[in-house]
Amino acid sequence: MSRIDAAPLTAGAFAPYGEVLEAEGAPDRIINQGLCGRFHDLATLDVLDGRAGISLFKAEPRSLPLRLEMVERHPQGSQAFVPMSHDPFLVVVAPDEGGRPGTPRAFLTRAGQGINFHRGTWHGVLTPLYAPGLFAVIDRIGAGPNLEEHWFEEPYLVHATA
Ligand SMILES: NC(=O)N[C@@H](O)C(=O)O
Ligand code: NI
Repeated sequence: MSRIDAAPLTAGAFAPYGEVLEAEGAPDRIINQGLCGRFHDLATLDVLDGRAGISLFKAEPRSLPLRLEMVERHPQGSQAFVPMSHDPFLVVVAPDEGGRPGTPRAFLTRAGQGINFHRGTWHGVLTPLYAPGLFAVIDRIGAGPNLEEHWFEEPYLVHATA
């Protein structure tokens, strides 16, 4: 099995695949009588033939190293994972190479970070590393297919880091 070492998630490294949601640095706006910092418009919801909706996912925590057997993509909409606990989670993406995923890349989030996959980005499914694995997921609500899966001939093994 080929090895993949997860890297710390950064906006720059993730940019080809999506946006990082984080409250870092100075807020864009101070609101609510000065009691709240707004980190404004961090990601783009991109939905075709439907609407954006908010769902809750309660997923089983996984442990590393993780057998990565498949990635998927949503041609009709972006998809955001927003943890509802202050825990890191694993994010896997892959470049598209002629309609198939290339070599996957893995990232470990810091507690407090979320992500938004661009529409059509190959990604691993929601992968918590800690219980309760509770996430808000903002993605397309609509009719018709919006899921394409790719199962690797040989799984990868995703490690915490080198
Ligand atoms: N299938 C589903 O709703 N979730 C996946 O898209 C996922 O990325 O976890
Ligand atoms: Ni997905």
